[in-house]
Amino acid sequence: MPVVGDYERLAQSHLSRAAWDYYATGSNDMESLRDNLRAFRKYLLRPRILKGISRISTETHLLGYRAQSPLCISPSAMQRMAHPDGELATSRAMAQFHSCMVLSTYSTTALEEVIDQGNPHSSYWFQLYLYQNRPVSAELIRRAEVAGYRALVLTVDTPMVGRRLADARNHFKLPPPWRLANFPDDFQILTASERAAREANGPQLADHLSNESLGNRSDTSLTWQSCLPWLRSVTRLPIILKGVLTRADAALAVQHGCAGVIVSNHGGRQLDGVQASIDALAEVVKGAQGQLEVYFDGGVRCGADVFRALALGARAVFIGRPVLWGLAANGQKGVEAILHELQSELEDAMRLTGCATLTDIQAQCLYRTGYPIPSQL
Ligand SMILES: Cc1cc2nc3c(=O)[nH]c(=O)nc-3n(C[C@H](O)[C@H](O)[C@H](O)COP(=O)(O)O)c2cc1C
Ligand SMILES: O=C(O)C(=O)c1ccccc1
Repeated sequence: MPVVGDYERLAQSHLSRAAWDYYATGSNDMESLRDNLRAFRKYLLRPRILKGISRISTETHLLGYRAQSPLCISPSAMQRMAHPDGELATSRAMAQFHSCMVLSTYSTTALEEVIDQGNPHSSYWFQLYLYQNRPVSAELIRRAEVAGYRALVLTVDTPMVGRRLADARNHFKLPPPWRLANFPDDFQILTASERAAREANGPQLADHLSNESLGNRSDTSLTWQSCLPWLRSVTRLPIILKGVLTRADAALAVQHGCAGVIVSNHGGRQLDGVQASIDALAEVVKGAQGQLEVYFDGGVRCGADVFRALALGARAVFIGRPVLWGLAANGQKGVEAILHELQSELEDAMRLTGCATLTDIQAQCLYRTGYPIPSQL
């Protein structure tokens, strides 16, 4: 029964130093990366006994679509660096699993090919960065709609890419032959004036395939008022904001008609020193006031972590790096193994706490260390 940590070790032995560092590390001192994992431990599980749990169901609904499990896949860039099948393998594994995969804008497989591996029992959402060059974003959205993606996930924690020291040391770039497959040409996301300057100086491809320079293509002038009405003018797909950590921003997401938010600190890769993702969850759930779906990612490494996030109010739990570890270790089979292991561990946690369905997993199933047990428990 290999667990996530076993796949992590295998992945490290399969990957180049630069690829491993890109996937595994976070920004600056990596405090938030470590804290994401550590913070789960303060939420202790509280079992109830003799509840009759011979049948366990993890079925749920995401944006109205049935999913067999709340375990879903976070968007992560450049998956072919982990395995030649990259996003195709991840997609096939998730489709067997009947849940949801979010595809990164910076995938190394075209968005149309990724969804082709799916089936009607699985959901695909497309993750977006909005560019200064807005027609490029509009075209990506149009393609995602035509292909059958069911939602857009706008990442809002990346007006710039975090300071990733290991990537800088490694001069990290996407290694050939892999390409950012959603872009027909590598210069497309530049603004018109940058494009003209590049053309005058001759192409410097390597320059803007670094993740830092890609991230810096994001439109830093975005505001609530400028981006949501614009998105709505180009698409009718539900909009989910990824990277919400505060109650106030959750309330704004409701006001601006978002269908959901993903509580996330980008796996400790953006603002270092920010609170652990799991510690922000209850606050965001409060801000959402039941008006939109609240999802979670960050630091989930075992089924009990999934259980904790569900108990704190997440509707679904997205997995980031462990999927990359499975992919690097053994392609599609590796991703399947990761999903199955986390699913089995979640079901074990449900059986042992006396929860037969996801609706039974409530705040009373947890006890936060250091706090008195509230009287209603
Ligand atoms: C290698 C890597 C690439 C990522 N690329 C993206 C991306 O393109 N878009 C995005 O919104 N988030 C991206 N993320 C963040 C993940 O979606 C997710 O928030 C994070 O990995 C969750 O934490 P975990 O890895 O601890 O599970 C990336 C994360 C990693 C590790
Ligand atoms: O690496 C990341 O976390 C990420 O989101 C990103 C940003 C810019 C380019 C590629 C990936």
